Amino acid sequence: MSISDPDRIVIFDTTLRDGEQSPGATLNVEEKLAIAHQLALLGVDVIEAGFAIASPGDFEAVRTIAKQVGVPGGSIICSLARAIREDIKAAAEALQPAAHPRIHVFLSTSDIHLKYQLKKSRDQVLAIAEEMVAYAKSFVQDVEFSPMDASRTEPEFLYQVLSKTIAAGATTINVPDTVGICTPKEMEKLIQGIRKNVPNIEQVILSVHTQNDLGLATANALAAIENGVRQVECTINGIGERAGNAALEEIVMALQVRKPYYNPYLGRPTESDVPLVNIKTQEIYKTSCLVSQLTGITVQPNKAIVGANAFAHESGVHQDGVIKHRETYEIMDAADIGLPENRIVLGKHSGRNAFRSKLQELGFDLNEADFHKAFIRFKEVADKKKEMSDWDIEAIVRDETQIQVESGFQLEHVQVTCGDCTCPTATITIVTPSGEILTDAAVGTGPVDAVYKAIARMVQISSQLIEFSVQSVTEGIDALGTVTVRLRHQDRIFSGQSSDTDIVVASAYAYINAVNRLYRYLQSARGNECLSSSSKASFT
Ligand SMILES: CC(C)(COP(=O)(O)OP(=O)(O)OC[C@H]1O[C@@H](n2cnc3c(N)ncnc32)[C@H](O)[C@@H]1OP(=O)(O)O)[C@@H](O)C(=O)NCCC(=O)NCCS
Ligand SMILES: CC(C)[C@@](O)(CC(=O)O)C(=O)O
Repeated sequence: MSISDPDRIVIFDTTLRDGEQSPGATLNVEEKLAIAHQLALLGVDVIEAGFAIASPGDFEAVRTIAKQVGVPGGSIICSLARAIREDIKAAAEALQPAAHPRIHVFLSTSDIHLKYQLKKSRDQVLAIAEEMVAYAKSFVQDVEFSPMDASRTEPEFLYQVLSKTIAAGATTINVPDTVGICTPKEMEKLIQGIRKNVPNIEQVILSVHTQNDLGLATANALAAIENGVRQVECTINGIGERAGNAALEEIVMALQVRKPYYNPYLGRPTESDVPLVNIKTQEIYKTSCLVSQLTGITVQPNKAIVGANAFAHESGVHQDGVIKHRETYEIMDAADIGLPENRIVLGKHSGRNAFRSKLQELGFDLNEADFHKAFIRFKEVADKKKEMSDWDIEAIVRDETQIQVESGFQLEHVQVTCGDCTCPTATITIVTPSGEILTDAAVGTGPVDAVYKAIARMVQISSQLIEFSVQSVTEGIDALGTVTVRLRHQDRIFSGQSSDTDIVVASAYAYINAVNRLYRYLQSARGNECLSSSSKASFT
């Protein structure tokens, strides 16, 4: 199916742009590339890779993704741009290696934004929108235009802007509910109004971008689809600015599970089998885990589709029903989103072949080096844990193959003493980026506090711990715990994650991972020279 097919929903993923606008979700180029590769595997039609003018890092990320993921026949790669020549030029340059590039130009159209933010008249905005869409069109064929704050824009002015930008060459018109204020009924009215009053609207793909401030993002996106919209903008796990965006997995699974309901809205017979989207749903769970791990934004257990409890049955009546017939309480099959079954098969006596075939079954395709690391770790954990579930193995592989910050700090040893009659004390050994081995001990209010104090003293980079959370990945007392840590340094937030059967060890590694991201940021922001004078021994 081609993207101009009117009977299919185009999935526009903005995890790497709007998703990255979640506080603390900052991703580096390698991390963005890893997510982009996974999004391509998932089958998203458009990957909004970033906002090229925003920073050299974002420019580099868009360019790298354009080059490595934007292959012929693959996903469209998109960069956001304000309605400013420099932004559009930067987007065009960054997208240059992509086989299918798209420039996404946005400009506010609501009176409140015009008056206070842009300080421009409607006539000025109309002229700029038209001119900048035409300018973007001089670089690429595929131009998307978004009238920011469309849901609070006076309808007649919105129609005018849309018809002019289509005439200027826009190929997709995206209608953002920027502040997440719409109800589904209002969304219906907004879309119907546009379809009725913008004479050339049928020439383009109509899209929506729904924010989740009232928890209505998915409902609004689906209401828009019911009213003729053919592209939806969404993010993995629903991350994004403020309360986030519509979650890709929710929209896609709603369309799949309720296919007979949606078919007629796309002009098909109710029972049609033709897919409504291009998404390979079996990749959803893996994509969700990767995004959660790299952004440090954990998924709430009761999150639809990808939450830890989404397929769990707690109460006896439900368990009884599911055992007798799964569909008594399940509207979808966990396997459809690629969720591993919690079968226990491997243990400490398992060898490489069994481990390799297990990884294949779980959908991991590791290179030899990563396989080796994962196997060694598997043996270590299997020594401590009697039974290894698929969940354990997933956690180990994700932990061992996560993108490590090159030349960061390395944790060598963690030792703690604690209990109700002793002062929690941690002794830590680390290797600094320059290869120096440092050992220090600290006391704290608890073992984790003591570990963090000891590490912080050796690392000597000022930061504030703003979040610390432990999640049990697996079941039982010997479960693997995943620790997520967030550090604030000035106005930026850096996250780190790690899993281990010992949560103090996982805490230490998660902290070091966050410190390394901060370290790398400081390195690129200020340069080595400045760093070494501000952080003495650790950096020399
Ligand atoms: C884009 C960015 C590099 C601009 O930085 P900056 O030049 O220092 O400008 P600020 O962010 O302080 O202010 C935004 C300016 O853009 C203008 N602007 C906002 N949206 C615009 C648009 N769609 N088209 C044209 N101008 C726009 C504002 O009016 C303001 O102009 P002013 O400086 O004349 O008042 C910076 O904001 C950034 O890195 N943003 C990345 C993330 C982001 O903002 N994403 C949101 C997407 S809506
Ligand atoms: C670019 C646009 C669709 C935007 O995402 C911009 C923004 O980040 O506010 C929106 O919600 O209006």
